[in-house]
Amino acid sequence: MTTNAIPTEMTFFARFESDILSGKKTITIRDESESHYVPGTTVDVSTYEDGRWFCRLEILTVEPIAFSDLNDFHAQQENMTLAELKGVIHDIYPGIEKLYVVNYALVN
Ligand SMILES: CC(=O)Nc1ccn([C@H]2C[C@H](O)[C@@H](CO)O2)c(=O)n1
Repeated sequence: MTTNAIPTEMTFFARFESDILSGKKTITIRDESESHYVPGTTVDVSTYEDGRWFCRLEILTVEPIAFSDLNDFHAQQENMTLAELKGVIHDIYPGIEKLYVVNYALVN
């Protein structure tokens, strides 16, 4: 039997922590396996490397995006250039075209 539990946790690479906490990074782009976040819910956020909790985020929207449709606005919301963003995503999700933009807000 499969379960469809709403995700309550999210991880980020530690190098993105300061941008998230300062509000410079307001989206993350994930593959299908991490696309099941639900708008209106909150998630506990920790570092991918060592599981250290560092904030809570409210999920605002989850929208599909093709890798080839990523643009400068996505990069701006990631606090990167578009070339940097495409490089990061290519490293994390090599060859994956179908992605999801998760827009979030810091919960105080
Ligand atoms: C396990 C895993 O995939 N963790 C991820 C995935 C993505 N990010 C960041 C990197 C970029 O800023 C965006 C776009 O993918 O999200 C991450 O920190 N951790």
